[in-house]
Amino acid sequence: MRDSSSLYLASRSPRRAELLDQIGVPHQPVESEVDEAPRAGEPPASYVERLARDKAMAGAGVLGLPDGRGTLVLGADTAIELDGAILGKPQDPGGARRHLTALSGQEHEVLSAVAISDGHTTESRLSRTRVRMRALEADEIEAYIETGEPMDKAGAYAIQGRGAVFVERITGSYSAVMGLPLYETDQLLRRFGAGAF
Ligand SMILES: Cc1cn([C@H]2C[C@H](O)[C@@H](COP(=O)(O)OP(=O)(O)OP(=O)(O)O)O2)c(=O)[nH]c1=O
Repeated sequence: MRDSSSLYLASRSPRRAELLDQIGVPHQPVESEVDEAPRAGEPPASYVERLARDKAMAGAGVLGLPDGRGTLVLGADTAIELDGAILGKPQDPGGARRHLTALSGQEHEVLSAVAISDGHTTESRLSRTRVRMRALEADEIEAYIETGEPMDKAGAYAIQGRGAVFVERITGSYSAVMGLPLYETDQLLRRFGAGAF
């Protein structure tokens, strides 16, 4: 990454910080708030990309960008699309049970967007990954909910955690399913002169 630029991560997700660490991109957090309510009739892909952009722009607003020093802010959003509907993070164990029951034995799509803003320009990319989940028994769903892992995860499972045993195959990007599509992230960073290499 270019020495002169600094990257802020507008995210409370520890996974996104870990994924940026994985590609050796230094970053620091910025706190910002966005309204995550979907708009009426908004297609899932548009929703996810809009939220990633809103998170990046909100972070840029908090930092008072552009600052003339090339400071960048990254925002991201991940949701699951099943039969045209969005499955986000479950609100409670009942919501986790509904998500996991719906995903059981089905193929779904993980929509994961990343956006980078310098306070003047905001660029975004969307990654789509197909995930096939094996059929889940009701008692496995209950045991998985007991672990607490589903609660802050889109679709109520974590591919990087114990939920891995439910994932038969993926076609697309593992990092995108985990919360940040790293290929697209680097492509965007490069556009701002701040790629991983
Ligand atoms: C499908 C899946 C999602 N997830 C996570 C990634 C995201 O953190 C979360 C989706 O919620 P998001 O609303 O995208 O992100 P967040 O609320 O965790 O963080 P922030 O808005 O502050 O950036 O689900 C996994 O960790 N593993 C998975 O396999």
